[in-house]
Amino acid sequence: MTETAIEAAALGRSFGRRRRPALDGCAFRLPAGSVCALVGPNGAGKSTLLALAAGLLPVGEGALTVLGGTPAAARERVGYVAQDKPLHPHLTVGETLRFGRELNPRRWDARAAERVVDEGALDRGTKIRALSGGRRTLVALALALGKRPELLLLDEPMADLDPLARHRLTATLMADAAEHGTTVVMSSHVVAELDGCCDHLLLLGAGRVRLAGPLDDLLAAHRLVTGRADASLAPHTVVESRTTGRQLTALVRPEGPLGEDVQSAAPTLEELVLAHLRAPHAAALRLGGTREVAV
Ligand SMILES: Nc1ncnc2c1ncn2[C@@H]1O[C@H](COP(=O)(O)OP(=O)(O)OP(=O)(O)O)[C@@H](O)[C@H]1O
Repeated sequence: MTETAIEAAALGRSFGRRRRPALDGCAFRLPAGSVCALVGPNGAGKSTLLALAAGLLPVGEGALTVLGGTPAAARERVGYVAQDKPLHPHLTVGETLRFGRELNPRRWDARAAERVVDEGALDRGTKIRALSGGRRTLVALALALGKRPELLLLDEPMADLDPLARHRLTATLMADAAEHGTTVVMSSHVVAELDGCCDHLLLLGAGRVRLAGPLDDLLAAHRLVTGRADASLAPHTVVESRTTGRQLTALVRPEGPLGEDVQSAAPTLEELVLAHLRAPHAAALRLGGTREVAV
């Protein structure tokens, strides 16, 4: 196993010359064994990045290394669940699992696949086309986990699951990843759900990396500040600030001790992400890579 699961350098990908690139100059490093939340607004480039890492789209510019080689070379060791979960509609759940085993004869982990199917109480005789969207997601995840991947790429896996199923599936995924040291990259718009299960964060905006690095380090680099509306935030980097009446609330990257005229607290993951989403032009921050960069 390599120490780095995914490394991107000046990574770019466009779909047509006239359109803004889906990914542009992206650089980050994700250590093997980490569980990474991939977040960003609609159209930020999350699905494109996952499809590139899965080896399903050719890289446009720059370099993308997956499990120490090219994405295409790593495909056998990568599990990928796309947003549209392509499955054969005419097969039953049981036939789909058998199909997964036949496609991955050397790696197939029947126990992991069966566990996801059993937890969702899926009948193995039901045809895929007769399943609800959420249940299809479970089958797609069972296939991905059964492949016993070293890297699991999940594109909004929880989007069509009910809250209980989300909770159960998150626990299963995390237990499985911890047991096998699997690297997981999971995109989601429900940031609160990622809290507590991810140790890395990659925030994309308009195809660029806005935040990347170990979650604890990124959180520690920011403070949520409150004070009077006229409080000075200099010389700190202000990601986002809002005033409501006489009250100032801001997310800052302190450049030293904060002034005595403000109170501060550690932000939650959701506060960190929301502030960056509300301030799409705030300076980017990348931590824990080959070098630390604030751009
Ligand atoms: N196959 C494609 N053909 C043309 N444009 C594409 C294609 N795939 C993605 N794009 C464009 O690339 C940009 C990034 O899209 P992408 O789906 O990667 O974003 P996303 O962050 O996953 O968005 P969402 O949160 O809405 O799923 C968008 O402008 C999108 O229109």
